[in-house]
Amino acid sequence: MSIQAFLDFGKSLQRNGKTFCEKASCNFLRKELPVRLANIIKEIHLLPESLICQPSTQIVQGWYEKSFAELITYEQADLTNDAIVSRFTQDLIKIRNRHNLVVETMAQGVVELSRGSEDKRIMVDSVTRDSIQYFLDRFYMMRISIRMLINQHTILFGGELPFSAGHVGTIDPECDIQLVVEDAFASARSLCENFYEQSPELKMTCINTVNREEPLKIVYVPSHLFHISFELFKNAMRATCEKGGASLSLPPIEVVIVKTTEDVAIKMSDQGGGIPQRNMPQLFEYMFSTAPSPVDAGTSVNVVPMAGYGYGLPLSRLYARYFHGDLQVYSIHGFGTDAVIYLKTLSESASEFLPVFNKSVMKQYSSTRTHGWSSSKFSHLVEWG
Ligand SMILES: N#Cc1c[nH]c2ncccc12
Repeated sequence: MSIQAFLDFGKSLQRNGKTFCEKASCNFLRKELPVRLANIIKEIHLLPESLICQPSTQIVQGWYEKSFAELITYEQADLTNDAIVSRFTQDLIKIRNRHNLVVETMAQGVVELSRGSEDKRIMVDSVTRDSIQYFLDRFYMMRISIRMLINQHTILFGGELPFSAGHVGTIDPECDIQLVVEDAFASARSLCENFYEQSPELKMTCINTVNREEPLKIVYVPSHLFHISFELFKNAMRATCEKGGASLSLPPIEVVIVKTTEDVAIKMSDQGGGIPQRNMPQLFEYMFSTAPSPVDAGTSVNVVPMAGYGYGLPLSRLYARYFHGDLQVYSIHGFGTDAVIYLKTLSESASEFLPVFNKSVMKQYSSTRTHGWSSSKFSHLVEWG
């Protein structure tokens, strides 16, 4: 699906009526969702045994198998029966809620796997680490897509409130990029003030090369952009405050937003001291992100505001990539870091970027790790839709 397709379907309610559209949506989802769940379940079976056998991984696997079993009961259901269609919508809400803690629970599975060694990167061999990185990127991207499909249906037909008036499900046809980014900054700043008792200012520049006087708006999911921006601002503020110490004046976080006919780019620049180049690959590594500190040993995955990078960056990159955007982080050690969010300007170009499940995926779970620019590092890119 593209964002435009989601939008067109939502807008067709006025033309075709809610009942007709709910049945059409139900008919699509009762086929599409089991396919996406089945692909995830089959890929979980390809995981290293050392991760599959972990108690938390078993819990997640059980949630997916139960949800799949529930959805396929609708495969031949009579959708002319309003009660069945209504029950389907309620079951979707139940399934979505069942999966609310998948990220934390899967992260706990990774912690259970790597628990006990001082340096997580030694105890878990490189092939296992690569397999887990490859799997989790695909697994969480599919989860984002499944929740998007469910949310669109339950907001349009399940009586759940849209985020705001004028929205079509979770989509804002006129998403004001500047406002969402400013909102995320304010939320991160509040967290920063509570933690560091100080916070950097925001210096924002907006350039609309398409319509110079117009606000920078695109068709997008505001909650996705907020999630990404909030995470990046937290990291930038943490670096700025920790470098600045108790100094009275912190350097501002500078944001430049540019909209062209092709892309929207949102660059966030801080003077937080930057990241050594040797550490850059770890920014997006799930294994490194969940390397438990001593205080975490034996406990659940700690999510401490402003601490570590956690899963925030890898997940934020998936949200950006979900509608064919991206997230890149560039850093100059000793000075600061630029994080750039790229989004598609045209909703027709913003189609779901989903993992493809085929035989060559198997290779990724058994390929040996090569050093340097291994082809396998990018082979998964050919395994995405
Ligand atoms: N994302 C992000 C970051 C933005 N600034 C940073 N400084 C140190 C480490 C990570 C970051």
